[in-house]
Amino acid sequence: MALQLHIHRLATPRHTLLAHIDLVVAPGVVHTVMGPSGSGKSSLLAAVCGTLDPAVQFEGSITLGDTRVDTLPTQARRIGMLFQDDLLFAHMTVLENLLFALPSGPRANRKTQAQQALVDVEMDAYAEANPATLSGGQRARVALARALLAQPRALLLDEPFSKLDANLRARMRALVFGLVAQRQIPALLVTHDTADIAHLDHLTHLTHAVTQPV
Ligand SMILES: Nc1ncnc2c1ncn2[C@@H]1O[C@H](COP(=O)(O)OP(=O)(O)OP(=O)(O)O)[C@@H](O)[C@H]1O
Repeated sequence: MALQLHIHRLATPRHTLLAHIDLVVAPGVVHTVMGPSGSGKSSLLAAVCGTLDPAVQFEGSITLGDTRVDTLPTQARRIGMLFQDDLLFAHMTVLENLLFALPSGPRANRKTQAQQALVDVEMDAYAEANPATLSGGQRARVALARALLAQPRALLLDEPFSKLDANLRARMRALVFGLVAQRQIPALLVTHDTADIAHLDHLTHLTHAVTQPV
């Protein structure tokens, strides 16, 4: 299903952070969002996943397929997120980190799903490893597996590969683009890396200085 954003305005009582964003991300497409620091990239993702500061007023609509999601609480939107900081728990194994993202259902089923998710990112050999012993690229793959595990209806990525070297970044990019296409979910990717742009028609550049007084 497609992700549709119609954002008339995102504003604090004093400033407009973003205005006039209209975009449709088709299933299987990674849409890239670029722009200078402070142009509103993270605020845009927060509006989509429902984690905006309560002081920020949202005017517009966000829909996934036929479902309007901007009126739903974060957990009901079923949107996967992957950030620069992978937030893996150090006191749990890789597999336990994934099981934690799947709280309901019989343990045997959850374990099978988690193991399959690790196969998808070629990390099944590390199921019992402690995340602290993994490389940055391996951790990024585990975080990706965890984000996809709950079968999200869309995926949001905020500079998730920026700490990796160029080689690993290219591998992660290929993995993410491949999985997004395979699962036919829409994805929004915030990045500073022009190599992340797959197609120019899938690019939004936030240029305007957003902290205009209201
Ligand atoms: N809750 C808030 N209250 C007031 N101003 C805010 C709030 N949230 C964000 N802003 C301001 O809105 C602007 C956009 O912030 P945002 O973090 O979305 O930008 P960004 O493009 O992601 O920047 P960066 O690339 O530096 O992460 C910034 O000027 C920020 O200070």
